[in-house]
Amino acid sequence: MNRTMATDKNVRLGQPSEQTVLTITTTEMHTGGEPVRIIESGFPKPRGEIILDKIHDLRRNYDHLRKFVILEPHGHFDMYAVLLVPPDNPEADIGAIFLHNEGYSTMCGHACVALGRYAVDKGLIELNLHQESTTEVQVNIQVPCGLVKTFVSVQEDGDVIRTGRVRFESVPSFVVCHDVCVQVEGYGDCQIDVAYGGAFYAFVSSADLSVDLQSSPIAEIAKAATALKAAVSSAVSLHHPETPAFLYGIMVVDSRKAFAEDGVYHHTCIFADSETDRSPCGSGCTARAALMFQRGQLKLGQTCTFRSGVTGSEFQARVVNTSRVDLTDAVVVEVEGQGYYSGRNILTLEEGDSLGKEHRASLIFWLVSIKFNKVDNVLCILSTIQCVLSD
Ligand SMILES: O=C(O)[C@H]1NCC[C@@H]1O
Repeated sequence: MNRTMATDKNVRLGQPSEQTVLTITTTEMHTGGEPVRIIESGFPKPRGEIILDKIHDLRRNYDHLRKFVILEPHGHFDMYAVLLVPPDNPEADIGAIFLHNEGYSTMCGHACVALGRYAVDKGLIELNLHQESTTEVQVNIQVPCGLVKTFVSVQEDGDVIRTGRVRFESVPSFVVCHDVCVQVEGYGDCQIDVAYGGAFYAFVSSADLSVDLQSSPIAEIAKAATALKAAVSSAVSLHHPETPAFLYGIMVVDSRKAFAEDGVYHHTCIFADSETDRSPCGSGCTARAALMFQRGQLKLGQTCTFRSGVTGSEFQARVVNTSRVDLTDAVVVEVEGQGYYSGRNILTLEEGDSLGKEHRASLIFWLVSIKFNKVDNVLCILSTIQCVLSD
């Protein structure tokens, strides 16, 4: 219908917003190439006294909104998002819940790097920049695994405060086990280490999975890591006194650079449901620093660099203190990186758009993936169909 017809018939052109039944606005950032979709409006406030209760409420009542924000057509399989919540820890400035393609994680370093900047830029914390020497602002973020202290570089540029790099001090991290042999279907025996850096990670050499971080297609690395994750999850029992204990990710360590002479260590992180981290993975780096410290490969205060096998982006990490988690020796690790703004979004759902609604898109993903992975995703397909039907 053109403008003349609309005028002649005394009707007006429909506005997209009139058909919209759901609107969620976001600020988009990324750290080392890994997305950080910060939800700003349109999402319900999860109920619960503590952050883990809030996650429980989200999982139970609003999981369709996680899928709406993360998966296609509004997001994609490797999307990552943050929902800010009021903290229940009096030391915290803000609280954050992390959303990914499978659910909710306990820790996310790349998101903390972005969030530190965001909190300062958005005025979410009170700034005390009166002393001329102020070059860093501290933002304490309560996340599901505990309190993460971020330190945001700030610079006065005329009357504007410019934020930049962020370092964060994570919760005490520790080694669960090392040099354990697990049998992985299709890949044979793999030697793994498991460590906690706010979330649990298993470390494996790329050679054990017969992949090359530089040349293997990422789908191949993700497939191998996913097979390993299943094997480790049933072989190694995990425990943490305060946070839910589950194997969150696999860190595939570049076997050609395991003992980096230049202080740069390469790895690729596959986490949640075969999701690929574009960044070096802040919590994975934290766990790896704990492992390296225990092995004597990293000294207290010594800085090393972790490089993502996916994008080449880097985080710096150092062990800044020793600590304990229950009776286990632990370390406090600091990780540093830079997050960037990449846009703003108004995500909408139009009336009658059943595909845009949520995870129907993931059903399509699995139907496509069956083509490549033969039938090993059959269970996932069935569970997705079940989710769709139960809506
Ligand atoms: O940087 C991190 O810690 C995160 N990146 C995606 C997976 C982890 O949560």
